[in-house]
Amino acid sequence: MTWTPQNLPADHPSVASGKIGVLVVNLGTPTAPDAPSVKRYLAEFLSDPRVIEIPALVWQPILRGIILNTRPKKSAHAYQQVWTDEGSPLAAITAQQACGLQQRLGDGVMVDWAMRYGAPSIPDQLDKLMQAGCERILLAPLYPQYCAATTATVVDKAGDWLREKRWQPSLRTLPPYHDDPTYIAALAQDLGAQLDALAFQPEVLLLSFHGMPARTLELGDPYHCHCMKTARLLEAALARPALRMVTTFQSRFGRAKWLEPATDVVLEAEAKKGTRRIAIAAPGFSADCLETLEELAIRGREQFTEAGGEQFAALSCLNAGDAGMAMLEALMRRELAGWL
Ligand SMILES: C=CC1=C(C)c2cc3[nH]c(cc4nc(cc5[nH]c(cc1n2)c(C)c5CCC(=O)O)C(CCC(=O)O)=C4C)c(C)c3C=C
Ligand SMILES: [Fe+2]
Ligand SMILES: [Fe+2]
Repeated sequence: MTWTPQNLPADHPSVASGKIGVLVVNLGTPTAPDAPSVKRYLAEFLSDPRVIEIPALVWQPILRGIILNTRPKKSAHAYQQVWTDEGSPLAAITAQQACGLQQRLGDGVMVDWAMRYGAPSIPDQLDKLMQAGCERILLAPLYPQYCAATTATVVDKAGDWLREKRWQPSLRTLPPYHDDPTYIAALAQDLGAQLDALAFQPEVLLLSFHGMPARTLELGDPYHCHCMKTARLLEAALARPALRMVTTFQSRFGRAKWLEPATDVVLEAEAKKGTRRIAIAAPGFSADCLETLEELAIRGREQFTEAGGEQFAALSCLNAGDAGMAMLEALMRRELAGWL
């Protein structure tokens, strides 16, 4: 006798289909470049205890009383300068990366994308994959360097979703790939080509990573070490002895001490000590976003030239280009091995 499930919701995955899903995840971004949208996004992002490690009783009054009343207007202005017809660059590029991976991995795998804060959310996208029959899902935070404020919070969010499920899919996570030879080679190939295409020869290449409170290093977060290792391996792979490389940390937030040296401080100091031609790359960002397109490419240029620098180039992230996509495909295939 065949057993037939009774009274089940229409979307109940009663028949196992054994499909494989991949969910690529990046940080999150507002839905529009205006102050109310930025406020909603920042409220969610900056209320994450993985991001702001201050007790909520102390932090929430500061966030609600000061930051969310001042920062959204300023940040919305910054977003307006980089917004595209496809929306926020971070969301648009992450969607392109998911689409490229879908083509590369083929029909045996369903690829989708999510934002840790804002939309499309991780729970909604995991539900979508599960309803499409995915019983095994690779969760892929696109952060090469592990950080509790980025990688761990993506896994936390997926964990919260799993906790609600009676029938859980099997979940794997993409490990950090800061020292993976495939990642380093992709960066060296892509940045090397961009450097060769410049109309000038930079004296210095800044490798700018997103900053973190310095305290997180003392607390055991491997982020700083991962960034330094990426920078060391990338310098060796680029093999340009005439190009001086300097590692810096950008996007300082709040009053606490952050990882140093700070990108803006170094840009100004380099110009003041006589560097006239500089290029800047952001190897820790898998997609161009506010922090690379506005903070580095627009404000960084101003900081350098106002201090006496003459030629400035902000290099693109790997985005959905061939070198980056081939690297992501290789990383995903490695994690999917045994499932495919
Ligand atoms: C790549 C890794 C990132 C780390 C590590 C990180 C830590 C971190 N960030 C903030 C505060 C802000 N970050 C903001 C934007 C932003 N941050 C990352 C990545 C990392 N952040 C990205 C990719 C982006 C761009 C988002 C986009 O929409 O393009 C912002 C918002 C913009 C602004 O108002 O300046 C804030 C705020 C903290 C506090 C932190 C670690 C504790
Ligand atoms: Fe950030
Ligand atoms: Fe910033």
